[in-house]
Amino acid sequence: MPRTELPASLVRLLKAARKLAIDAECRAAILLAEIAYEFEEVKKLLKGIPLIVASHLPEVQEAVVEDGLTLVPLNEEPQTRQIQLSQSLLEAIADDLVQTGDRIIAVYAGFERENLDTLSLINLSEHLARLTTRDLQRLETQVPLQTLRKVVDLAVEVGREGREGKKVGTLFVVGNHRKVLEMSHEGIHDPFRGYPRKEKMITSPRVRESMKEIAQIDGAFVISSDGCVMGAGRMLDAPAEELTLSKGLGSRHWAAAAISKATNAIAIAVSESTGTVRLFQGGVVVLRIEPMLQAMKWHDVDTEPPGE
Ligand SMILES: Nc1ncnc2c1ncn2[C@@H]1O[C@H](COP(=O)(O)OP(=O)(O)OP(=O)(O)O)[C@@H](O)[C@H]1O
Repeated sequence: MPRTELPASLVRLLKAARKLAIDAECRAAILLAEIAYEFEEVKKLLKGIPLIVASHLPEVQEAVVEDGLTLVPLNEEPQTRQIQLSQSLLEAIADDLVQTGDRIIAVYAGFERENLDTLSLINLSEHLARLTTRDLQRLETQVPLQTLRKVVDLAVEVGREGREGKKVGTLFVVGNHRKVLEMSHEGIHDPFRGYPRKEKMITSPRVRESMKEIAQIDGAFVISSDGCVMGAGRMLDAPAEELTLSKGLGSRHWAAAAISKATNAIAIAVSESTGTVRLFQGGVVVLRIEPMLQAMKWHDVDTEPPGE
């Protein structure tokens, strides 16, 4: 496959990137590429710094794989470079290539459309907390953002706080609730059964408090798209076929992956052992949120950097 030689300006930028990465003890470098460069040259220039290349273009993706480098494939052409960078970082986290808490450098075309001219030093813990709203928007689900946000907030709280000093893991399945109920059975007696709809909305602080209490019990919460708790303590029966999950994830996470594959629902699993929250869609992890010491803050981004 034909490659584009690195322009002199990019060689300079990569040399500076390597120095900065060493100085700031970065875990990796992420390159957002829209051109099939001589990636082996890039690797040489960044010697010692693990390199991840992200791209939405098939010919660039092919070149990266051909050169034996780590690829983060992006789904589609993003609206702005900022969103593309956010997506790349979240995908890299979801693929376990980097972790929140890591520092990384990113090289991308910040000023011109294709010229790799910009270098950023990014601290992933801060970044992730700021990214989440946008990342939820990216999921393109039928579940409204407000509902998803409320459930993610609750999941993060359960993962961070546990209950009465004990760690707690749990599972929320949001959207497509009729099908989810069909593909599950009652584990424990459902404490929400019999209550009127308006007393089961997750917008209510009282309901969320009860959910935290019930989260200690086995099984999953089933939540409708508009945020009503349709079931609790449900055991999910979706088949765990043709799924691949990271090693170390147990039955709760398999059940989450399976139900998100069998239905259009988003499954949100809180790990009991680590407090990590994972969002599953279509059978795969689409977002991972590590427990953070400070409360997670939602940032709605009103302003965009200059478009392309
Ligand atoms: N099919 C299922 N439907 C609903 N909940 C399930 C299902 N399978 C397992 N669980 C829940 O997961 C718990 C067991 O979790 P296990 O340790 O096997 O999973 P895990 O993925 O390693 O999660 P963790 O990180 O929380 O330990 C059970 O107690 C139960 O509450």
